[in-house]
Amino acid sequence: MKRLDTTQPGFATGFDALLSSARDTTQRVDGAVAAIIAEVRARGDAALLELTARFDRWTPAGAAALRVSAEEIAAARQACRPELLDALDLAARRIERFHAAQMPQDLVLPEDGLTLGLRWGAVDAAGLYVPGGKAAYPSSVLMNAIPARVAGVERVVMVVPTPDGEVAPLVLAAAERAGVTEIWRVGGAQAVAALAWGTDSIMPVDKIVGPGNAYVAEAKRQVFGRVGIDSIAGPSEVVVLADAVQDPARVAMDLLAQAEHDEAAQSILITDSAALADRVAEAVEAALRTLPREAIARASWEAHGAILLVRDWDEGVRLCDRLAPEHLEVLVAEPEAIFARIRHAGAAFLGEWCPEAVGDYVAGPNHVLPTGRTARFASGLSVFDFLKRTTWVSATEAGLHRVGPAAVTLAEAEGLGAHARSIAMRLGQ
Ligand SMILES: NC(=O)c1ccc[n+]([C@@H]2O[C@H](COP(=O)([O-])OP(=O)(O)OC[C@H]3O[C@@H](n4cnc5c(N)ncnc54)[C@H](O)[C@@H]3O)[C@@H](O)[C@H]2O)c1
Ligand SMILES: N[C@H](CO)Cc1c[nH]c[nH+]1
Ligand SMILES: [Zn+2]
Repeated sequence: MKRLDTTQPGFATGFDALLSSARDTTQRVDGAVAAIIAEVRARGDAALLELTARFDRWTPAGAAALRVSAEEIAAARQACRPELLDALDLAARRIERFHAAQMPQDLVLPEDGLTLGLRWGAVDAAGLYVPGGKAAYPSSVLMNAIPARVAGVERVVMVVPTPDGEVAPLVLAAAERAGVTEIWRVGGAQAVAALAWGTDSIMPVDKIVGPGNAYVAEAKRQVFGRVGIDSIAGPSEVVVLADAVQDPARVAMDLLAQAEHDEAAQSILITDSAALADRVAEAVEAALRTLPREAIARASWEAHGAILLVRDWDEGVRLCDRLAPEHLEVLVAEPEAIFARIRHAGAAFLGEWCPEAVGDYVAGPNHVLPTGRTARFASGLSVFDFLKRTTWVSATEAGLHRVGPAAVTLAEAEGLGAHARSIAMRLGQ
């Protein structure tokens, strides 16, 4: 963990190092990913079977075995404890409500004898990547699939790797609850390639969304253009802004809740209290020893964690905006006032009663969020990722007479005769 103090001379260099720390490993796997995509394009299902055997230690009995059947989904649901299904349902209902409230209105604007419109429509087919290499994420199934269904996507195709052939029952139950229409037991770059290019078994989709490891992220980057993608999600991050009165043990656990995701995750505390900085550092050490994922969380905290001591919240807000974190917790008196001054964060959690993990599961907003400082220009997954706009125009004869001559003038200036005449001949010229 790095400890930096804005009053000390080395601060600027230390902070720049933090901003540019190489946590994203996608560049290093681009060659391997290109080779996998080429294999899937050339050999389709046969390549999927071989790559699944190689990377997920499982040899499916033919391509049909890659698809999860309706019977398997029903059996998975049966295998889940009722309290798990209840928790899933509570989360799903809250996520549905929040995403339904995002649905935009079409636009119709009459103007000068023309009518201008904008119509929203869903993509036909969406591919959802649900990570499954190191851990199973039923919550990510809900977060990917619900916005797609709420947006009106008809074909919602989920791909999930199944190390040793096993898919967690709760992942399948979540897919059923969220309205996923197809589930394929395939992961990594090969799954992304199959969704983009199709194979004999898997029909291609129009857009691929969802987080994954470096191979998945790089594969999404490489198939972009053939299909749409959401953002490229890298390792998780949190910035916690905390003042002197916060409980160090709670702050420490909030930092470790991101660190335990990945050795490359990054957790940063910004505080105006040297005493809190000391106590949180100690509390992280103590808490680490109690965590089931201690090794991952410790690696993340030691390599990428940081505590930044600031003079005041003006400085704290400026540093936070430069970090543009995926998650932001604001644990200060009047958190809304500080949050109003922050411009760049994927998702914010305000006040001591709202730890980020609430947002991972049950709050309602999406947990698939921009990482790696991309919150400067990108947003979390939403219904908008599954929608596109078509604009339309209709005109009366009088309307064309009003605006047409200017269009003829501009078309002639561009030397585009057919453009000019297509309008002029309607104007009787
Ligand atoms: N942003 C979010 O909302 C969110 C949610 C959940 C998980 N995550 C992140 O997603 C990531 C999940 O990673 P994961 O590894 O557990 O699962 P994953 O499903 O992303 O990756 C597993 C797949 O990676 C491929 N792979 C592994 N080693 C390979 C190699 N040497 N060559 C080629 N392919 C290889 C295999 O095909 C395997 O099936 C983590 O970084 C986690 O933090 C993010
Ligand atoms: N915090 C992760 C990235 O937003 C999402 C997640 C899933 N399960 C638990 N957490
Ligand atoms: Zn999380």
